[in-house]
Amino acid sequence: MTLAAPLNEIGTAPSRAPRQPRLALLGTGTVGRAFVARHQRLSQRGLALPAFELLANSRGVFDCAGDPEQVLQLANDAQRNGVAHEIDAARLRRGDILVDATASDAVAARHAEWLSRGIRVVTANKLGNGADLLRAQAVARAQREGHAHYGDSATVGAGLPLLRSIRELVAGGDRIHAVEGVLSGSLAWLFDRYDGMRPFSGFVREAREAGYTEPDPRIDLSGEDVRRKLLILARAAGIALEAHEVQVDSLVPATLADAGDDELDARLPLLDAPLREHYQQAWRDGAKLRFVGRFEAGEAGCRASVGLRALPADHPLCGGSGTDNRVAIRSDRYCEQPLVVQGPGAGAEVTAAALLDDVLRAYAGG
Ligand SMILES: NC(=O)C1=CN([C@@H]2O[C@H](COP(=O)(O)OP(=O)(O)OC[C@H]3O[C@@H](n4cnc5c(N)ncnc54)[C@H](O)[C@@H]3O)[C@@H](O)[C@H]2O)C=CC1
Ligand SMILES: N[C@@H](CC=O)C(=O)O
Repeated sequence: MTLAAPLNEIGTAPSRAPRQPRLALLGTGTVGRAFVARHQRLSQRGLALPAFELLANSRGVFDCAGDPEQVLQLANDAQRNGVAHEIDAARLRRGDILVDATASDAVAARHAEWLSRGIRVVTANKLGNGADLLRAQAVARAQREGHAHYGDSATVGAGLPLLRSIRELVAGGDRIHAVEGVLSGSLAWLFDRYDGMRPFSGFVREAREAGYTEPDPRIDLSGEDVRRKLLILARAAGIALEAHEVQVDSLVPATLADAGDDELDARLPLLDAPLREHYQQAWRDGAKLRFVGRFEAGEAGCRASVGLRALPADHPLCGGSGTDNRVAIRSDRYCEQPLVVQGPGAGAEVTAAALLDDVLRAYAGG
């Protein structure tokens, strides 16, 4: 038996207004700040967007009843108490949208749990789909179980239509044979600028200031960031690639890898001599340096690698400038001529735009 809704005074069932999804933002750094600013700009232009319920960072969790830009300021000015606050799951309900703009493994480890509760997750953090295979599989399962949207377009190419293209090709019955390209915006920028004369470490500092690098630039320089992106792309192509199956050639010498956060800046010049040598060798050979990630899927399994390559100046991967990613996708359909996607692959603005696109998709999903 079903219970009829009580009738109101004019004899019609009272309309129960659907609960509006609310927005929770984790991470108020480079990307989080740009996200709040873009949210405000788009809202002022009349775009329907969910309102902020709370903002959180490693300093705490902040209610957001008023102006989110003021709360953001408050959150970033708050005293550190040494504890990385995680959002209390009870604060969010089914249908809410949680945006992960942190680089935190602990936060990414909770994506599946949130999704399984019907909370929609939008992320710039690559550690959900780009770390352990088991975690990525749990995220996929939780999306189905919780009927919740997982928006990860910011994780590769800062929103370039790369992941989307691969998923659409696969959905159309295509098989992805190989993906190869420049997948790091910061390393693209570094090798576009580096002239073999000024110290490489100075350019690294500039890239960090500009918001192109990860919070710890060694994640970029070691190839780890590209490994994560390659894993996300391969998994989107239906390939169960494990992190340890990607061969990664790091640019970071052991003495820099071992440095504590407080020593990092002082040790960056350890990059200078080896990078100068790479540059000079490439210059003598008439080549250009590009940091390339690739995977190739075949009968015998998938081979994947990440590292610095010296390429002929007219090589297709040498096109592009600034933070441009340039990626070639080969599939059944794009066999002889690859599908090539190129465009800015790092920076707070493009990343925030990709996050907002995913929020709008999740919001439109009801
Ligand atoms: N900068 C870029 O071009 C792009 C960045 N991304 C990703 O965006 C994410 C954020 O990057 P940035 O804004 O540059 O980092 P950031 O270091 O400027 O900000 C990180 C924020 O996360 C907060 N946080 C850390 N642990 C937390 C926790 N447990 N709970 C809540 N908040 C926590 C920090 O307090 C800080 O506010 C990273 O995962 C990065 O890979 C993705 C695409 C492009
Ligand atoms: N640090 C990353 C930012 C985007 O993911 C990069 O350099 O590409």
